Amino acid sequence: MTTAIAPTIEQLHAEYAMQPQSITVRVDCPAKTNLTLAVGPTHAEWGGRHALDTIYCAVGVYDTVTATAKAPGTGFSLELEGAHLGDLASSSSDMRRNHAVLALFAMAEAAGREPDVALTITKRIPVGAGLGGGSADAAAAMLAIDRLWNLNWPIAKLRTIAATLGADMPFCLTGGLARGTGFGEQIEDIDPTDPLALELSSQGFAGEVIIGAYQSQLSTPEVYHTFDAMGAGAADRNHLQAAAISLHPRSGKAITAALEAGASQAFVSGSGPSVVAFAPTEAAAQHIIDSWVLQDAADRIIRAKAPATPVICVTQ
Ligand SMILES: C[C@@](CO)(OP(=O)(O)O)[C@H](O)COP(=O)(O)OP(=O)(O)OC[C@H]1O[C@@H](n2ccc(N)nc2=O)[C@H](O)[C@@H]1O
Ligand SMILES: Nc1ncnc2c1ncn2[C@@H]1O[C@H](COP(=O)(O)OP(=O)(O)O)[C@@H](O)[C@H]1O
Repeated sequence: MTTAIAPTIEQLHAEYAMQPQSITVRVDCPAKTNLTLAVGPTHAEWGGRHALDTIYCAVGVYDTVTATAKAPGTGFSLELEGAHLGDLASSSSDMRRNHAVLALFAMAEAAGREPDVALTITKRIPVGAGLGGGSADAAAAMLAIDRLWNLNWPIAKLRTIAATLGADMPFCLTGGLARGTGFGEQIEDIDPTDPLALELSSQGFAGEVIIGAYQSQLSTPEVYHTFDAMGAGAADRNHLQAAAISLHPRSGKAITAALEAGASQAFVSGSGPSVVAFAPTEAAAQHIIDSWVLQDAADRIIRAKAPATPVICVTQ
């Protein structure tokens, strides 16, 4: 006969200490824009992608990604929330193709682990907008999983994995201000005291950022194809700007309106259609917003600070 003996409080404490602690890692990852974007020739070894020389700048509109461990063998889950989900809200959107989930799979493969992780994404970055929202979510997922699994991998290793997923993703891991070369994946961080950062600031890439966003999205490959056919505008520091405006003329209208209202710089963000305007003063910011509203030049207006960086927070 066996007699069940209730564990002592010390035994319970010892058992609890042996259990893996269930933590949630939350990462707020900012959007990106390109202060300059020079597009060169395509390269077969990069899957037909173009050579780039760009200055990335992370902009303080944040998506939030959380990661929590699931029971072994149960696989991943993904929950998406937010008022502006774009094509992610469509019933045909496959969550296994979501950039954050692809990042989870890539981390699991590199770590030799199963992807038993519950992910949630709260989207605030407009989707398909040239603001790198999918890349931000992938980068956030990588940073969260690195912490959840106690990997503590160096950023260079995370960047190498991110580069297998997309051109913008290595930058989004760290944000701030950086030069991107190769197909956009080779990152050199730019310190705020670097002469290049000061030069950009003196050229008007300073002050508050006002983003004009749209209900409609642009496809990045389509914008690059249009650029291949028509080239860049003569004075454009974003070589994709003319292509994006040809596909989405309201972006051009928003740039003109912002410059007339006192923006020190206004341009299409990456492949568009969003427009980013730098406002040197509070009065200029208000003029830009009023002008966009009056002229119906944007569907959604967001104010933000730049450069921004990802924020990681761990809770038990
Ligand atoms: C244009 C930029 C500017 O930062 O971003 P968005 O403004 O769209 O966010 C980037 O070059 C996009 O980055 P990302 O969206 O991560 O690109 P990827 O997933 O690697 O590639 C998507 C597609 O864009 C085109 N592409 C991308 C990068 C590159 N250097 N040359 C290209 O031609 C290719 O058609 C490719 O199939
Ligand atoms: N987590 C995600 N957030 C945004 N878009 C995503 C995500 N995962 C996949 N996508 C897809 O990536 C495409 C590009 O979206 P996004 O990264 O926001 O734009 P862009 O490449 O213009 O910066 C969209 O059509 C969207 O369906």
